[in-house]
Amino acid sequence: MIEIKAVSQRFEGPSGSVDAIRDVSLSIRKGEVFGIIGRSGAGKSTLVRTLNLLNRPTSGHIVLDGQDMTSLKPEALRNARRQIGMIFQHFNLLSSRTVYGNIALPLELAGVGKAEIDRKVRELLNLVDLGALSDRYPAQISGGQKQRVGIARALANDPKVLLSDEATSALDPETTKSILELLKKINRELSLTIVLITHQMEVIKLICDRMAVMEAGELIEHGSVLDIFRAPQHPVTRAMIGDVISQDLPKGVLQRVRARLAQTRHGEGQDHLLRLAFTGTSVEDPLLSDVVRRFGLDFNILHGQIDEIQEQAFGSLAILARGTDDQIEQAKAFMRSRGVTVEELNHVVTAD
Ligand SMILES: Nc1ncnc2c1ncn2[C@@H]1O[C@H](COP(=O)(O)OP(=O)(O)OP(=O)(O)O)[C@@H](O)[C@H]1O
Repeated sequence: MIEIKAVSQRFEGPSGSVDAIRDVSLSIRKGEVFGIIGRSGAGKSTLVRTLNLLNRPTSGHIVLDGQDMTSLKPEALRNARRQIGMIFQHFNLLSSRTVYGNIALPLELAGVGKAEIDRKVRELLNLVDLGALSDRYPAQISGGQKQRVGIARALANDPKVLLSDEATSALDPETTKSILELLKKINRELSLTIVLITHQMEVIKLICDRMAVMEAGELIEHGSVLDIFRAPQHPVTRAMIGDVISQDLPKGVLQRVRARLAQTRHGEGQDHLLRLAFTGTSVEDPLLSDVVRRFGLDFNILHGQIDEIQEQAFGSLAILARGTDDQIEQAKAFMRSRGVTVEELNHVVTAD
């Protein structure tokens, strides 16, 4: 569907050159929700601008549905870009136009007739559940409603792909959830491919099928969200998933955990922070009581949750386990033999 082929972007500045993205290759499949996550400066914005061809990469190709977008002349490119809808962090609505007028704009620019515009805008208003607000101006609606307008406008030209650039970053958690649910609904009902750029792992977890992680301009890991959550390979990905846990721990608990782990580091304690990830049937096994019985470990459960990722039950548990290095290693090996992914997270939360 979208092939990103060996794309690099170098910027020349007065103080030398910056490789904002380096040799990124990725295949995005038709009908999936694909998330690209990275920390600030990782190269996400540059990649988005390259994907929607606002920026021609220094080298490499973007191929959309078999068409090499990077080789198109400006006129052809303008038409081809209609296949890509885009939503933004700050919505980018025209304040002088109503909700209706904002959604109608891309259709007017494409020269669509008035009656057809009206039919299409009403259909989109229904889809994003904004029928009652069509005459309001952007200043008279909430952030979540503005993003719904943004989504409807992005869909006006029936794009093949919807690109979302930090579209929920300016919204509160509850509104974020409702916007992500709307995106998922659109993905299912219209079989629309969605590429979502974010710095929030929660966003990926909620709606993406597959994901890629960027760091310092490079693609460091990609795969199904479930696989990456179960067994992240790269330290940066591990830290990002660890971050989900540290954010979920109350501050006081986190401080106590840090203090206990520091003692372990200095050879004065036996506490280890473990993250266990279960899927499918292992969620139901009495695993922890088994571990305590077999290996004589002591543990505190710090945080636990069961989520659904790609419609599979996915449980994760953060535990502070106390035992000798041998006991901890044996327990880890045993849990792994029972299909549980075990990671030691000491390094993640010890950093202040
Ligand atoms: N036009 C430009 N000229 C020079 N350097 C640039 C330009 N655009 C981006 N960069 C550099 O490229 C790198 C990647 O930037 P980019 O904005 O793509 O990262 P990002 O992941 O989107 O970060 P953020 O989440 O903070 O927006 C950074 O080091 C940035 O300073």
